[in-house]
Amino acid sequence: MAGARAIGSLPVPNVQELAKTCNGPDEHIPERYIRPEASSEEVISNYHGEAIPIIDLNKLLSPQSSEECVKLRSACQYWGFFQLINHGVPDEVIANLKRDIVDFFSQPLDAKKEYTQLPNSLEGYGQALVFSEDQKLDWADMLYLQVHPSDSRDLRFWPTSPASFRRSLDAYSSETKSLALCLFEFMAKAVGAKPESLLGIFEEQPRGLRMTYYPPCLQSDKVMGISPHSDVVGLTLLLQVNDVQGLQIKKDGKWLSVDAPNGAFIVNIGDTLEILSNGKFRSVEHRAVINPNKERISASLFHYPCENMVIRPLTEFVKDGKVNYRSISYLDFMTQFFTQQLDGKNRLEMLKLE
Ligand SMILES: O=C(O)CCC(=O)C(=O)O
Ligand SMILES: [Fe+2]
Repeated sequence: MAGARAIGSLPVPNVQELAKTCNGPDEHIPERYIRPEASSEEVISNYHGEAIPIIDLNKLLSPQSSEECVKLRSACQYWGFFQLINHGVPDEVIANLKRDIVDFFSQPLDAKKEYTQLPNSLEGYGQALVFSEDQKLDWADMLYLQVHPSDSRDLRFWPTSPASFRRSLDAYSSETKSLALCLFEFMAKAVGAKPESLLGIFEEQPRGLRMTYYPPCLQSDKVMGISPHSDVVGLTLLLQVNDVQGLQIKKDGKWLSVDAPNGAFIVNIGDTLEILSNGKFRSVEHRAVINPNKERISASLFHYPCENMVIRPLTEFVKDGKVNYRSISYLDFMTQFFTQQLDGKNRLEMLKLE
């Protein structure tokens, strides 16, 4: 993870294996995985009749794009999340990646263990964000890889089985390369800033792919797939790898379930982009819940800013002269994220100016 390479996670049990041993309705689940908040907070399936906005990239690219631009502005300002359709990434590239991710996680533990994270590194097979022995744990395993730039790839963690996995990862990385930059242009334009405002910052495009495996749990209301957090990065493109839903976003204090249909990306704004845009774009808290009967797999492609930058509101987004966030070096910001518990909103709140 750019800037966070020296930060690892404490080793914890493999959840896919653990789930096999406690798959009955009354089976004992280890205390560290029990999350009372999983069932105590209200979950809604729509927000005043609405789901997250659907943005059509073809429409944005067409000469009559103004209506879609208005939708994009509202998506960035009020939702922090949207579904992206007609995104131009070939179906075959996505299908190949999905197939190989599924095949990777379905192998026996020994085959996956070859790619286990090393101390002080987040890359590889294991967990993220485990800092203490008393911390509550998520009901998930992950494989995290830095995919771009290509010279940042650490091939020790790139599985050779399934045999086509490396090729699929490479194709996915190159086919998604220009997508975020294109979105950055439309997003800036949608709020009245120069379209190129964000391009310099993301031009090197450090990107990491987090593939997350959520085993089923018959007592799914007791465990949490991924704890509530906001993404620290600029932008995330989320792909639901199999057909099982589980993503929820915070909306007015309630958890709204988000569907990620086949063929669409779920795009979400991260903390870095909220600050750069002086709060015009929102980074929204989200979590993933567990299905009682079916495994779930997702793949989050994180877009990081350039490594040596200071994150601060860009003048293009501070038209009225009021700067809403303190500056912070990108490395400090990442270190805060990777060394604290998932308290995303507080981290951002701390930088807010009155
Ligand atoms: O699996 C999901 O739906 C969410 C994953 C996520 O939030 C993340 O990888 O940051
Ligand atoms: Fe996330």
